[in-house]
Amino acid sequence: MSETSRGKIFVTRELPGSALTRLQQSHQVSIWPHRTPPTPAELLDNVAGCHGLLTLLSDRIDERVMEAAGSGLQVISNYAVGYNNIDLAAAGRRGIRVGNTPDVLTDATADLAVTLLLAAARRVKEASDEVRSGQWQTWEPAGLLGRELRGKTLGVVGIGRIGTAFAQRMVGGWNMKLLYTSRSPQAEVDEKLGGRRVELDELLRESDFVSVHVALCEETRHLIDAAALANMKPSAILVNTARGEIIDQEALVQALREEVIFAAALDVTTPEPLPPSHPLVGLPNALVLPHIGSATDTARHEMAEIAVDNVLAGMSGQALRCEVPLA
Ligand SMILES: NC(=O)c1ccc[n+]([C@@H]2O[C@H](COP(=O)([O-])OP(=O)(O)OC[C@H]3O[C@@H](n4cnc5c(N)ncnc54)[C@H](O)[C@@H]3O)[C@@H](O)[C@H]2O)c1
Ligand SMILES: O=C(O)[C@H](O)CO
Repeated sequence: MSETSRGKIFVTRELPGSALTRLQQSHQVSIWPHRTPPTPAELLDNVAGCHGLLTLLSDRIDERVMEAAGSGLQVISNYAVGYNNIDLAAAGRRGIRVGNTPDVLTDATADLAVTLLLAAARRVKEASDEVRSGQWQTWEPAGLLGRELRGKTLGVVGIGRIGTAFAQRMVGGWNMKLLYTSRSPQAEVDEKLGGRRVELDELLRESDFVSVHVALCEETRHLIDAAALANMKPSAILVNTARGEIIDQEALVQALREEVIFAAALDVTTPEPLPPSHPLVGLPNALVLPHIGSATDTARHEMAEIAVDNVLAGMSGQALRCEVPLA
C-alpha cells in the first residue's frame, strides 16, 4: 500500500498534539473515543479489516487481535518504548512490523525514577499525610528521619537507555557507587560512571538503593521475588519504573509490612490501575504513582510523532523509524 492510498487504521486512544492529523490526511482513521481502553471484545470488533494499528501499553495485542484484523494488517505501532503487550512471535509469523517509541522518553522516565528515589528516601508520602491529616504537632528532632544519598551504593537492574540516564543523574548528583546487572559488559558505563557489572544477588546484597529498568519478558517476570527482597539491606529502598510484573508484588507487600526493606516507590504495578483498596496504597513505606514515567508534554508529543511515523512507514511497506526486531 502506498502512503497515498487510503488504508484503514485503528488508534486505541486520542494522542496529545497534532500527529494523528498526519494519519487522517492520507488514511481512513478511527480513534477510540473513550478515556479507558477498549475491552478485548471491543478491540476485536474495531480492528477488523485494518492495515495499521496504533496501540497503547494497556492494549493486549495477541494473535486473536491480529487474526481479527485480517491478512491486510501490516503494522502495529505501540505508543510506548516497552512492547510486552504485543505478541512478537505472532507478529513475526504474520509478517507484521512492530514499532515503539524509544529515546524521546528516556529523560522524563529517568527524572521520575530520581523523584521516586528521593521521595522514598525522605519519606515524602508520610510527611505529606501527616500535614493533611492534622497529625503534624511540632518540629521533632527525631521526626520522619530519612536516608542520605551521598556516597551510597546504587544498584541498577538493567542498564539500558533509561537505566543509564538514571545512573548518570545519581552518580553525577550524589557521587554514588554504581553496581548494575546487564546481559553484556557495558564498557562506557564502567569508564564514565565507575560502574561495576555484578550478578543480581550481589547487587541486591550490596546496594542501598535498587532501581529496576529491565524490560519485561518471561525471564524477568518476578525477577524481584521474596528471596531477592530478603537479600536486600533492611535499610534499602526499591524503585520500579519499568513494569509491575518484574516484582512479585505480594512478596513486596509482605517485605514492606515486615520491614525487610525500608521502602518502595513504584510508578508501575500489577494490575494497572491498582485498586485504592490494595495494601500497597495504604502502607506508609510504599509510594505508588499511576504510571507517569513518560508523562511530560515534550515526551508524549514526540512519542506521538514517532508512533505516527511508524504507522505510515509500515503501511507503505518500509522499515519503521523505530522498529522492534521480531524473533
Ligand atoms: N514508567 C514508565 O512510564 C516507563 C517509561 C518508559 C519505559 N518504561 C519501561 O522501561 C523499560 C526500559 O526502557 P529503555 O528505553 O531503557 O529500554 P532498553 O531496551 O534500552 O533497556 C532495557 C534493558 O533490559 C535488558 N533486558 C531485556 N531483556 C532482558 C532479559 N531477558 N534479561 C535481562 N535483561 C534484559 C536490555 O538488555 C536492556 O539493557 C521499558 O521496557 C519499559 O517497560 C517505563
Ligand atoms: O514503555 C513505555 O513507554 C511506558 O511504560 C509508557 O511511556
